[in-house]
Amino acid sequence: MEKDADGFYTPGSVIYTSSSRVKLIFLQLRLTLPPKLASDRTSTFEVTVTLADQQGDPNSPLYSAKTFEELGLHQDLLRGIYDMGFSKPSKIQERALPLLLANPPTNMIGQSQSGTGKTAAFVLTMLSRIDFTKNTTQALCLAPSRELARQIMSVVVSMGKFTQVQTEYAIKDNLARDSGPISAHIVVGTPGTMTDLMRKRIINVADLKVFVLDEADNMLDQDGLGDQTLRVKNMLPRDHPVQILLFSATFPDHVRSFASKFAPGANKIELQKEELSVSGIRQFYMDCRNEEHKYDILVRLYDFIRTINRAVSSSHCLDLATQHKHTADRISARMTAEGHKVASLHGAKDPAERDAIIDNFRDGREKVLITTNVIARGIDILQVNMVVNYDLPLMYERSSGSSGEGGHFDKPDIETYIHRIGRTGRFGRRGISINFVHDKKTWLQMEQIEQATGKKIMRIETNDVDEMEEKMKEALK
Ligand SMILES: Nc1ncnc2c1ncn2[C@@H]1O[C@H](COP(=O)(O)OP(=O)(O)OP(=O)(O)O)[C@@H](O)[C@H]1O
Repeated sequence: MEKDADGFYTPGSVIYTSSSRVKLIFLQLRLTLPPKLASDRTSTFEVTVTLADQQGDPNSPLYSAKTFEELGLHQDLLRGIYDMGFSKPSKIQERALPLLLANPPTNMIGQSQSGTGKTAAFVLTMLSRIDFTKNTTQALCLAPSRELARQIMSVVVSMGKFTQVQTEYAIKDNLARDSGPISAHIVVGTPGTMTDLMRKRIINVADLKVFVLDEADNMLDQDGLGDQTLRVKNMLPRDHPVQILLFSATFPDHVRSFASKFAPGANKIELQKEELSVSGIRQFYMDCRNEEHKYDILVRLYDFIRTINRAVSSSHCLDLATQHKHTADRISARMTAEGHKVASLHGAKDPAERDAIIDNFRDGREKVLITTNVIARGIDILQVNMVVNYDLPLMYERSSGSSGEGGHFDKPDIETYIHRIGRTGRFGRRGISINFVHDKKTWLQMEQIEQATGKKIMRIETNDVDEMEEKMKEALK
């Protein structure tokens, strides 16, 4: 593998910003993986990580006592799965698929840690339920971002490679406003565009069998995409039952009861609080003096990645995430001006540009991506080994005053935190997350995250570069 001028063996860094104030920074390291996800793979620092070991450990979320053959899947789908390099199901796949495929169809609320294979569970259900003799839309899948919708579609296409499946996107700028009715079996999209296309009868759901919400807690949250999702649901056919599937790594209490109403009579697979994140992700924090110091530390992290990149025989990348789109742009402009290679991605960019940026990062042409919460959820890029929360994710709380006006961002957003750090440590891989704290308030917010997730967040010294680097190297072993 060749190194480029920046010293990276492969491309790819992302910085996240969102419409609120937290900044999230991801460091991405590319592992030397065989083309297919084989059982044994070499990680950084010459450490062998054995997926087969994890899939054989009953305490691992990747464990399964069964084979894919035993889960009742059609031969064409088994071919698709094996063609993707999967050899054994994960726990969520083993537990959910028999329930998902049983007849009569039953709704499902499925929770499992980030990066443990929920997508395959619902994609295989959609593909299993399609009657390929009919050219009608039979499954809809909604996701919170176009990036995630595109990723889900790539899984549909790969898993359905040996079927006759026809697919279509319901994402902005994909279909012309005056386009005629579509006949794709499976439509994947975001709720606003899906509503629009259903209203215009471009998407006809008379034959619909399955309706999936990925990142369902986010999709149902009334402070989030809840209204739009409900609009789609209200347009579903009423003359026959539609199987409703809700999947996420998180289901906070305030969404749980609504989820049960949205998917009545659902089979439920739930996680305990202490199981919310996978053990492969080591969580750290760094004490920064102020905003400027945060930037300095970030640049130092970027340099560190380049150093270990040279020290080992695999390549490494850095992602940075911020909560505010202006912060993302500002950090990326400054780093670029200082000669670093970074890209920024947020919802204010136009769709074509967003597609190009994420594709460049996914394919390794970009090394650092600064982004907002827009892609905090679901995005599966196996090479991401480090997530930096430049600012902790915070949630908006309305003021209790009678006017109902105004509010503040003081409370940590636990769910977003879990999803952000879950961009690393995918399917048994190792990853690091680093939180920047810079005053008492951010310190207390981090403590609340620690309590809520039940996982210790360890300190990394910022004044001693050697110690900082040693700790991070150790964590990635
Ligand atoms: N049985 C399997 N064997 C090997 N790899 C798998 C298997 N199932 C899924 N994967 C891989 O694991 C990775 C994570 O899967 P996926 O994106 O579905 O996770 P997720 O649970 O939906 O995560 P998130 O909560 O972040 O959305 C993907 O790269 C996927 O291809």
